[in-house]
Amino acid sequence: MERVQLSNRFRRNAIQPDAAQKMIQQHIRPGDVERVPLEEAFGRRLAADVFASDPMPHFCRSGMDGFAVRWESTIGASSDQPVVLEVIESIPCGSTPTKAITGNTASRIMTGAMVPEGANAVVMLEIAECFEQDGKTFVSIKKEQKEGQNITLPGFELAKGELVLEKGRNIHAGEIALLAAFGVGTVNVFKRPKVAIFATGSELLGIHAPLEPGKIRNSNTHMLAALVREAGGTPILLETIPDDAEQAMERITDAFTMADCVITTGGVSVGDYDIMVDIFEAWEGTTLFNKVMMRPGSPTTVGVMKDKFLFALSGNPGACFVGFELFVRPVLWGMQGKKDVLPPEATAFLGEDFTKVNAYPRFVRAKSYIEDGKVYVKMAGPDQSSVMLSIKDSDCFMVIPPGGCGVLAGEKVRMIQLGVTE
Ligand SMILES: Nc1nc2c(c(=O)[nH]1)N[C@H]1C(S)=C(S)[C@@H](COP(=O)(O)OP(=O)(O)OC[C@H]3O[C@@H](n4cnc5c(N)ncnc54)[C@H](O)[C@@H]3O)O[C@H]1N2
Ligand code: MOO
Ligand SMILES: [Mg+2]
Repeated sequence: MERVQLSNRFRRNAIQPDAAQKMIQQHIRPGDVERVPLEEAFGRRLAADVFASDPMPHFCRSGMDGFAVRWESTIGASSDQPVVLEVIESIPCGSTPTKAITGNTASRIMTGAMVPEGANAVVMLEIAECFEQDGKTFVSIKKEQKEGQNITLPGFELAKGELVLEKGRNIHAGEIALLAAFGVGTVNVFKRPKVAIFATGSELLGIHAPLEPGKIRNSNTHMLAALVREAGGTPILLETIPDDAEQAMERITDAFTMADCVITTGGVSVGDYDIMVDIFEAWEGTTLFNKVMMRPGSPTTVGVMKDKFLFALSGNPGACFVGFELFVRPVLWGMQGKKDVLPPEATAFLGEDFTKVNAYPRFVRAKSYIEDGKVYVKMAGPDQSSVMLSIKDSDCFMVIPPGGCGVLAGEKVRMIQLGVTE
């Protein structure tokens, strides 16, 4: 395979990060669908809207243990002048009442049980007193009740036919509760995108290998695998590719046959051994961009081949992480039907000066915190793209605009949230 002339490696057309994200979004296709039992649906994304098959609740329900009454019959009730009603039935949870309530009757009822016809309030046990007289049971009520007190009307939460959960929604505990309540025992979800991950670089050792001078262990593959999982995908960890363009081409082509997208890390800049540059020159896919106006990760390169993405992320761990969050995660989310594929953004106050001058916008690994009701962000550690430690301590990127002399403490900055699972 012919290698790209070293002088040509610099000829790249840098685009803005949001333009790069838009280009990517145009190629996202929702993935295939599968059916899984509810017990396995946690962390998957719904492949279809779910509508209420019944009103929720589907019957008039007592919210307390007490007595079902007509509220009108308690008008004027007080400790001095309690209202006395005859108890005509006892209604446990799960049973159907058989007797309607009238102006001078009540039914004993338990929390969650069906309210009998005619009743429009439930008096709590604590403010009612029962007694027997002439073989009959009576209840004495010492307080006036309000209409509808301690009663949940049918459809209070959802009317029949109403949208319960929308397509693309991540299934967590709350969603599982609703699916179970509506009897959805098998759920249509998007298949997890299969993501092949390669590291490139002859300096990389396996994680079990002892360190050698000039060599480091391959950490990016494992970090990317975790990020893929977090974004709902299934990582396929492949063996590291040495700095050999021929071999890389073969291995990447092969990976496309087993995966829905491919991520590589390293070898994407202008160096002599940066073989990914050669791959994008020679491959049959379309290269969307090969330089982004951002730090870290400016040499990030992304292309598509037959609707499958090839993400060539930087080798520097910090840049690799940023590249995943800005460009890979949206694709994995989109393939699983998520509506808003870009990570959510907000503005926050800068907690300390950031005075490094930037030619490009800088996506700084940062930690957010709240002080006096305001959201602040601070660097999570040194911001060189080779620094790994700050990745674990960041919950957002603070975006420092280019130019000027940085941003001062107290000024507002864009903040991109990480670790979002909605
Ligand atoms: N003359 C220039 N040099 C560099 C430029 C430039 O514009 N002109 N860009 C810099 C920028 S910005 C970045 S980012 C890096 C990108 O480097 P590559 O993507 O080509 O990555 P490598 O050269 O393969 O490695 C860089 C660095 O990262 C370490 N690395 C690589 N893979 C892994 C891995 N799997 N796990 C952990 N660490 C990894 C590697 O050992 C290097 O230290 O280029 C700058 N240079
Ligand atoms: O684009 Mo790089 O990640 O700043 O060193
Ligand atoms: Mg390099």
